[in-house]
Amino acid sequence: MSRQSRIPDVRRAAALIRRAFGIYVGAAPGAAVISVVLMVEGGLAPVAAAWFIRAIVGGLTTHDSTEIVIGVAGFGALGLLSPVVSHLSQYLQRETDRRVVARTQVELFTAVSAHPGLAELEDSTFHDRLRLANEASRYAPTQLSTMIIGVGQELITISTFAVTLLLWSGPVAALVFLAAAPTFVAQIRLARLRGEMMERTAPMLRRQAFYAALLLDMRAAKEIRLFGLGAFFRTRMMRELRAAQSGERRQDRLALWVDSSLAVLTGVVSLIALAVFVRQVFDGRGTVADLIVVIAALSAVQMSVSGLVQQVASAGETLMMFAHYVEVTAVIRPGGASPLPAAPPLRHGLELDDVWFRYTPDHDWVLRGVTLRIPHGTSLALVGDNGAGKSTLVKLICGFYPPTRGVIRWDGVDITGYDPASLRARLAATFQDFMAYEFSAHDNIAVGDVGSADDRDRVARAAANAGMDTVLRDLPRGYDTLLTRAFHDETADSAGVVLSGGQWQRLALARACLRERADLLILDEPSSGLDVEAEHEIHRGLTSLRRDRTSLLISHRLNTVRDADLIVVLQDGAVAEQGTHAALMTAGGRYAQLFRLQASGYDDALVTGATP
Ligand SMILES: Nc1ncnc2c1ncn2[C@@H]1O[C@H](COP(=O)(O)OP(=O)(O)OP(=O)(O)O)[C@@H](O)[C@H]1O
Repeated sequence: MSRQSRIPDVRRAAALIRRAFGIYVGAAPGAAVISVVLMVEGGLAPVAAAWFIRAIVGGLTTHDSTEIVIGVAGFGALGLLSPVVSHLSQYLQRETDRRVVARTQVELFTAVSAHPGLAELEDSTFHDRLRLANEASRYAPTQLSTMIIGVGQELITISTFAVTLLLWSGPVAALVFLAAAPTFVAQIRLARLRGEMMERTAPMLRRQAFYAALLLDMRAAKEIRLFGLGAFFRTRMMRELRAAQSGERRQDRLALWVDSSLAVLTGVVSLIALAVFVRQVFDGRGTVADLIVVIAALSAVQMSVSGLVQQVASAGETLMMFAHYVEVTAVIRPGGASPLPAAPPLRHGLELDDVWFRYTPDHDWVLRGVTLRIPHGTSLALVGDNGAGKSTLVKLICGFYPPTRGVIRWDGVDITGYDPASLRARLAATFQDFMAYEFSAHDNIAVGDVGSADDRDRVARAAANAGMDTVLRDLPRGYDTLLTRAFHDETADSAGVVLSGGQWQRLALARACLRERADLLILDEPSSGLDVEAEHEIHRGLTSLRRDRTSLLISHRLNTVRDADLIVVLQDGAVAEQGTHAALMTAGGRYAQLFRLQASGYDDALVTGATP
C-alpha cells in the first residue's frame, strides 16, 4: 500500500471533508438540517442552564420571586427539552448512518467492478486498501460531518462561557485555554499513530477473515475434514488475530497513559482556577451566584475544549481512513460512460502480433512473442502442456490484462482502444475455473446474458446446447430449483439441489451458449470434467455451435480439437507449431507426439482389455 500514514494536509483535508459532507448531506438532507438546528440548541443549552441557575440563586438571595420563576421555568424547560433532543439526535444519527452506508456501499462496489482488468484484484495492496475503505465507508462520512457540527457546537459553548471567564479573570481564562494545547498536540499524534496501526493491521485482519471464510467454505469443507485441517487453519487464524490485537493493545495502552496524564494536568489547572475565583468571592469581589456561573463556565469550557480536541484528533484518524475510500472510488467516472469507442462486430478476424506478457515485472514471461490469427468464421484450437500460457492468452483477448509488449487486434484495431465492456459483450466464453453460483438453475444460465434473463426459451435452448435441458427440467422445481443447500428458498417445498462437477461444467457452458450472437466463442477446457458420452455429445453440439463462427478452443483432449481449422501448439509461451490436424500429424512434431500418446492409451486398453 502506498502508505497514507500521515494526517492529510489542510487542502487535502478540506477536500476530503467536502466529499464526506457531500455524501452525508446527499444521503440524508433533512437530517443534516435538523442536526444543525440541534447543534445550535445543544451549544447554547449549557450557558442558558448556568444563567437560569444563577437567576434562581440570585432570586433566592434577594427574595425576587420574578427572577426565581424565570429561572425555574427556563431551567425546567431545558430539562424537559434536553432528553427529547438527545433521543432525536440519536435517531437521526442511526437513520443517517443507514443511508450513508447504503450510498457508500453502492459507490464502493461500483468502483470495484469498474476496474476493467484483473490486475488490481490480484494486488494485495489493493485488497488492504479496499478493506480500510470498506470500513471507512461505514462511519467516516457521518463522523466527519457530525464532527463539523460538533465543532460548531463546542465553539458556541466555548465562546459563550469564555466571555464569562474573561469577565472574571483574564489570566485564568488564558491558563484554561493554554492547558488545552498539550492535549491538542498529544491527541493529534495519537490519532496519527492509530491510523498507522490500522494500516499495519489491515493485512493481518484480512488474512484472519480469509481463514474464517475458509473454515466456513463448503468447497473447502471436504479437504478440511479429510486432512484434519480445522485446528491447523484455526491456529493460523488466531495467530493473525492476536498479532493485530497486540498492535491495537499497544496503541490503547499508550492512549491510556497519555489521556490519564493529560486529565491530571487539566484537573490541576481547574483547581488553580477554582481557587482564584473562590478567593475573589471571599474577598467580596463577587456573589455566590456569580461563583456558580463561573464554576459552570470553567467545567463547561474545559469539557468543550477537550471535546473539541478529541473531535479534531479523531477527525485526523478518520481522514486518513477516508482517504482510502476516496482513492478506491476515484476509478468511477462521472456519468459512468467509457471515453473509449465501442468495439464493432467482428468482420475480418482477431490477430495477435508479437504478444509478450508477464503478470508483473517480478514474474517470468508467460507469453513470449505469440503471433497468430483467427480469421472471421474459422475455428482455432490451442493446445500445449500445463502452464504453457493458454489460459493467459484467453485472459488477454478478454482484455483482463493488456499485453506487456505487442498488440491484439480486433479487425485490425488494437483492442485496448475499445471500451472493454463493449468488447466483452461481443465474446462468449467459458473459463477453466468457471463459477458455480448459489442461485437457481435458470439464474445460473441467465447470468451469461442478463439482458435475456426473462427469456426462458432462450435459457432452455442454451441449456439444451450444453446437454442440460432434460436434467434441469427433471429437478424438483425445474429451472427454478436452487442449486445450493446453503440458502433456503422460502417459497419452495423442496430443499436445494447440488449438481455434480460435470453438470456444473455443462451449466457454465450453457452460460456461454446463451450468447448466441457473440462474435467470438472462447472455450477453455469446456469438457475436462465430463464423462465420455457427455464429452462426445457436447463436442458434437459444440462443433455445430462453432460452425461458421469465429471460435477459440483450448483442450488437452486432442481428439476434440482435430476438426479445428487451425491447431496451434503453445510451448513455454511461444508458438511451437501450427497447422491442420493432418498437417501436424504429417510434420511429426509435438502435436503428433501428444496425439499418438493419447491414442495409444486407448489402443493399449483395447489390446489388453484393461479398463481405461
Ligand atoms: N494470475 C496470475 N498471476 C501470476 N502468474 C500466473 C497467474 N495466472 C497464471 N500464472 C502463471 O502463468 C503461467 C501460465 O499459466 P496458464 O494458466 O496460462 O497456463 P495454461 O497453459 O492454461 O495451463 P493449463 O493447461 O494447466 O491450464 C503459469 O506459470 C502460471 O503459474
